Amino acid sequence: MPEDRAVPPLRIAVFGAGSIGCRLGGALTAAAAVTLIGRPAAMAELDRTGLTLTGPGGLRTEARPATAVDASAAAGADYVLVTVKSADTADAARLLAPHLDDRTTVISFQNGLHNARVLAEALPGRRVLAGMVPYNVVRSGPGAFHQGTAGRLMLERADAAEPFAAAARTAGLPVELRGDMPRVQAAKLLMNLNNAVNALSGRPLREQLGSRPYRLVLARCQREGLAAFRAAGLAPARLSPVPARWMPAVLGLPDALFRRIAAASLRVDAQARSSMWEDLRRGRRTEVDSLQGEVLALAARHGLAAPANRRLLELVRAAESADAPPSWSGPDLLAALDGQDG
Ligand SMILES: NC(=O)C1=CN([C@@H]2O[C@H](COP(=O)(O)OP(=O)(O)OC[C@H]3O[C@@H](n4cnc5c(N)ncnc54)[C@H](OP(=O)(O)O)[C@@H]3O)[C@@H](O)[C@H]2O)C=CC1
Ligand SMILES: CC(C)(CO)C(=O)C(=O)O
Repeated sequence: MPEDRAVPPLRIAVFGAGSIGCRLGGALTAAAAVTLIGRPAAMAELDRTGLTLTGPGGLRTEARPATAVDASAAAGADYVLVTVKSADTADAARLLAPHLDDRTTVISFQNGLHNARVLAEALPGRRVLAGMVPYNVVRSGPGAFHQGTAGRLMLERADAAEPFAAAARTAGLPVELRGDMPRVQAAKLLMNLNNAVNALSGRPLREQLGSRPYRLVLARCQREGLAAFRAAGLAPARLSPVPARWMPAVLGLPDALFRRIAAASLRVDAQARSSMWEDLRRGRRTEVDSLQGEVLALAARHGLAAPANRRLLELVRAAESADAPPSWSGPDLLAALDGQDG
């Protein structure tokens, strides 16, 4: 009789155990040996409370992944998921570099256009894949993370992606492998232009997107983003029933009509918020440079102006150093785009 040798589970390290890292890493414990690497206080809390994940369809899972506070815990992992904010990506790569060898595939599950490239440049010889998380996750209490919308992870198609995708599916995380990740990231960036609008509004996503003045602000940002992508020859992928190029016009519709046409975008928990709202509320630096700032940079490279994105970037910057979180009304924010804020 051949010896019954069980295949060892995949080893997955998550670098940057915050909302997305805990959601993905916590779920993946069902199919892999997971280590969450995060800040000492956050990891001590998880060791104390364990992880509770809640979400659409009555999702409620408890998990107790291993935790660590040092990048050395990623040594020997089959996969390292990078889930820090964009401004911390270069630092994450620097910290991980001495501990990774060619067994490891690094996956960036971050917003923005360039995180996978930043990782690849700082980790020469290692495989780096771009990923995309479509749903929002917020920390809802000690050790608790809530996913407010449903959706499929997207991941660059490659042989090295297959074992991860299989484990993720087993763990209840649907994954779609894509051959067009730059286009996927462009489409996601257009959606993420709403993060600033949402954060400045101080309101839940459903309420904010349900209100036309806020949508008109987003529409102006998206028009500038679409023009910049067009000039760069990058066609955003279609990630929602409404193609990205029609979105600004749809955003401008009266509320009742918008609710009918964009029902899928509004199918979010009543309390769901953007990750940038959470950053402002916790007094953290936001990712606005990788979102509005990315449109500004791309537009400038092609001789285009992007005044709405510039203005929102300035307002988010101001909010980052303000004493209290912002609560702009829709009409005031719209007026602020034209420099009329008072
Ligand atoms: N939250 C969401 O709904 C969504 C987020 N995304 C994207 O996913 C990425 C992650 O976002 P999110 O999970 O919200 O971010 P979080 O801030 O919740 O999580 C990142 C965590 O990484 C920690 N961290 C940063 N640097 C280090 C380090 N050197 N060592 C250990 N820990 C570190 C941070 O700590 P500290 O804060 O102390 O720096 C933080 O706890 C972003 O690119 C975001 O845009 C995408 C879709 C949805
Ligand atoms: C899921 C979405 C679009 C929610 O706003 C997001 O990516 C974020 O909050 O960063």
